[in-house]
Amino acid sequence: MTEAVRSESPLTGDVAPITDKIRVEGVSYRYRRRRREDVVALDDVDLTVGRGEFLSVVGPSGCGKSTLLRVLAGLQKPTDGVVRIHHQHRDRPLVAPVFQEYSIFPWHTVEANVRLGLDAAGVDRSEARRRAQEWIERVGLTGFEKALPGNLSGGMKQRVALARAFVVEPEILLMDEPFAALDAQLRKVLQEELLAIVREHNHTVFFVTHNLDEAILLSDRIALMSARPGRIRRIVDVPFARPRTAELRKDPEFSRLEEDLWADLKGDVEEVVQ
Ligand SMILES: Nc1ncnc2c1ncn2[C@@H]1O[C@H](COP(=O)(O)OP(=O)(O)OP(=O)(O)O)[C@@H](O)[C@H]1O
Repeated sequence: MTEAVRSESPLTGDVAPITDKIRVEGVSYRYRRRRREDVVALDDVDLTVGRGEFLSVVGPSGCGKSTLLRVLAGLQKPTDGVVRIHHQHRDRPLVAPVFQEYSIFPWHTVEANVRLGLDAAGVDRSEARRRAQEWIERVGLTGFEKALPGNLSGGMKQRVALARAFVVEPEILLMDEPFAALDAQLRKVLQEELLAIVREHNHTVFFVTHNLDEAILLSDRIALMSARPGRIRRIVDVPFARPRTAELRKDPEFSRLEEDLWADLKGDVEEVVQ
């Protein structure tokens, strides 16, 4: 077994069991600021994500959800602790992030944006085109291959960002509120599409959201974070079988779980608002 260790912290020596895809051990993150107090965004976070698991993280604004995602993406190094990620297929990228604000290049066409990761990996040009086209179709952007992002709606831009992540066939999708900027209807369409794609490709997903309904529909487990400094205060199993569709929302157990999660989060959210 191989491990990608996303930290320079010393290893504790034990090895993640094969079923754990991601292991976050005692991770803290402190933003250092000149002449102002440091911000402790994460405090001693422990968390595991199983192989092929869909784990969502919810918590009040500013509790460190995005920081944790960026640490997992290797974009920020934890101040303390260690992240172990089991990299199984060396020919595939370990992670692909998708952010709320699309993060696609405005000067590239839709096709070039989707192909970006494949080009960077040196995939043969015609093969890259073929794979990009496949995903452009899959996310409903056929006919827009040569369009520039400036001519696309927000929903279409986010589809480009999703296709760009899916096309490289990452082992882990790191998604930071990918549907937050979309209208409610489009959000529902893309949630269902994501459910289908993740099922087909057996991705491991780390998903940040503010939306409890979205977390319940999509996830195997939900991690609730406390207000800053962010800690994991509770992990909840989502008991619904897969495949799931939006119909699941009509299940009384769905509403009960949503109420239960909200009862738990409410105090922290109100504190942040005040
Ligand atoms: N570059 C930075 N410098 C200083 N503080 C920062 C920086 N980036 C984030 N923070 C602070 O760290 C804390 C955690 O931020 P983070 O964005 O991870 O939270 P979040 O839970 O994702 O928030 P939201 O739900 O509002 O997106 C917040 O208090 C934020 O203000």
